[in-house]
Amino acid sequence: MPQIQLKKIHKSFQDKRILNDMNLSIEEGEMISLLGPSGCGKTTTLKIIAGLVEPDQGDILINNQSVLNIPVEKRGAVIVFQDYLLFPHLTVEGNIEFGLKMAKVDKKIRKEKVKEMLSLMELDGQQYKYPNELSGGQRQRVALARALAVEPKVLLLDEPFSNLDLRLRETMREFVCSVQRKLKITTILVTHDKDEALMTSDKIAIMLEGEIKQYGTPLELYKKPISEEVANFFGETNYIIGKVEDGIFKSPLGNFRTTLQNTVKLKAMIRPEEIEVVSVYQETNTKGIITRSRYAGDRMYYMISLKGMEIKSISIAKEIFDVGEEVSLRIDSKNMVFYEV
Ligand SMILES: Nc1ncnc2c1ncn2[C@@H]1O[C@H](COP(=O)(O)OP(=O)(O)OP(=O)(O)O)[C@@H](O)[C@H]1O
Repeated sequence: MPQIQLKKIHKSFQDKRILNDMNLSIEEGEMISLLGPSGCGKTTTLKIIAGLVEPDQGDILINNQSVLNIPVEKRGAVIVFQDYLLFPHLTVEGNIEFGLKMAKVDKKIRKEKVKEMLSLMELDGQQYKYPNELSGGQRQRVALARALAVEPKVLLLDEPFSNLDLRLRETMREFVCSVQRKLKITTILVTHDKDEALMTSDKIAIMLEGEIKQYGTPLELYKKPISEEVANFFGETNYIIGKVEDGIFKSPLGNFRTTLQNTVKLKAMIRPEEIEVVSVYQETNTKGIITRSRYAGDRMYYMISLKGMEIKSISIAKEIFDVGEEVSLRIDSKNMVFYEV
């Protein structure tokens, strides 16, 4: 039984539909990402789970019980916002124990919890500082400590790394993942960064225009996107039109064995990194001419012209080919995803 279930959630603001029949199930202890472009309704979804926004229709179940009528402080879901919203006039300790004080938790237990959180978040010795005396990463860890101090069932993270510089973002991402695994707390991370979603999550829900278009493991979403819009959101693509005849996909890229039924027209999607550029002397069933070549240290970015098409490839920079050179392309049809035209 999933720990969190969103069932047929609808939400509009001033007649503008933000969430449209949204369904989502999250298992206990999972870390999932809600991934989508700005404005697609990710934050609204978190707020609905936390109880800060009411849906127009639909239900939210936590541990199989509807929480629609349960107030924010009793739902067991806390949000950590992008800008952390720490109380500037309270010390680190004051911030961390805030929720416990509101819940009238005994002082001795509060102090113990603060100590535990300071240690978990590697903030030992920082308890008497004020937020403006902390670094960005420390502020974020205080915000997390404050959220986790009340022992929520669900942790909701709204773009938690977007205010941090690139290096700190990576460190904090690892840190949050390790805390999540240690506590095994069900976590929903909102992000518009596909790499972040791929690297941190057990599952990713891709949200476009207020709907979840696909929900699955990072590997499923990247390798087997169910539609072109999901494929495009997830990275670079090549599309090739062809047809299937007697178990062969016939296309300008060559003929590839497939288990698909005969079709007059079919579109294959293949990621640039699944197209390997090799020497023209190597036998493959596709050849082309390099029209652009970019060196990126460990990788090469190529554009290859063949039969009036431009194909993108990202290859390991073992052998480097120049513009104008004829090359062979090595493609495995296992890595093609087919869509109806
Ligand atoms: N209280 C509100 N009143 C009116 N419109 C709102 C309200 N909250 C959100 N919206 C609108 O709903 C849409 C979705 O907002 P939301 O914050 O959920 O998107 P998001 O996917 O989290 O985007 P971002 O990544 O930019 O935060 C936006 O167009 C936003 O302007």
